[in-house]
Amino acid sequence: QTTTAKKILIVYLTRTKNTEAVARMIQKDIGGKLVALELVNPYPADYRAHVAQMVQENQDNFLPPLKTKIDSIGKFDIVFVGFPTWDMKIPPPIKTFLKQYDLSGKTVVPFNTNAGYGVGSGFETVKELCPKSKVLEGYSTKGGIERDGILFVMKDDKERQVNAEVQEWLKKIGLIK
Ligand SMILES: Cc1cc2nc3c(=O)[nH]c(=O)nc-3n(C[C@H](O)[C@H](O)[C@H](O)COP(=O)(O)O)c2cc1C
Repeated sequence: QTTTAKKILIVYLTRTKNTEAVARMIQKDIGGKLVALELVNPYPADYRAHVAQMVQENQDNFLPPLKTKIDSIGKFDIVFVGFPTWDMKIPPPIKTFLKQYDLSGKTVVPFNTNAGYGVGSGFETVKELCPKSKVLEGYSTKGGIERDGILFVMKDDKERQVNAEVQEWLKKIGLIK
């Protein structure tokens, strides 16, 4: 069975749209259904308030409920999971998604944007939460630095660079030719 015959889902969490831009590049290269994860209770617009809430959620191991519902996850063979680095970890809503949906037997492909400090423990956490999935090598790139007022960066040279890197990565992990 070729990749193109497989059913692909691209799930992502985004606040300032950098991770979403990468999700769209992946879709352009490989197809599939794009789904942005929305929360029942959205995070505060204020960055500091958002950081404080998220740190507390991590401490409490709280899983914020998702407003987004994915119908018949069972029909997908490959599930891309995209997220920004938050506090050098996976964001709590991604933990909700990975715990709520049964991805066993599927291929899971993580991707990430961050402020330049890397994915942190994010890809490792995906592996831990998907013990019965085949988790492929992830892709990570520098996105915005909201702390310094830098929001969306996936344009011009950066957009071209990430486009090329995403294609290389998808070839390397054997999902496109
Ligand atoms: C609440 C919060 C916490 C963050 N923590 C980190 C961090 O620990 N390390 C890092 O490199 N970037 C961190 N960032 C920056 C984001 O990972 C980066 O801006 C990313 O590109 C945002 O993706 P998005 O545009 O899809 O929301 C944080 C951003 C937010 C909003």
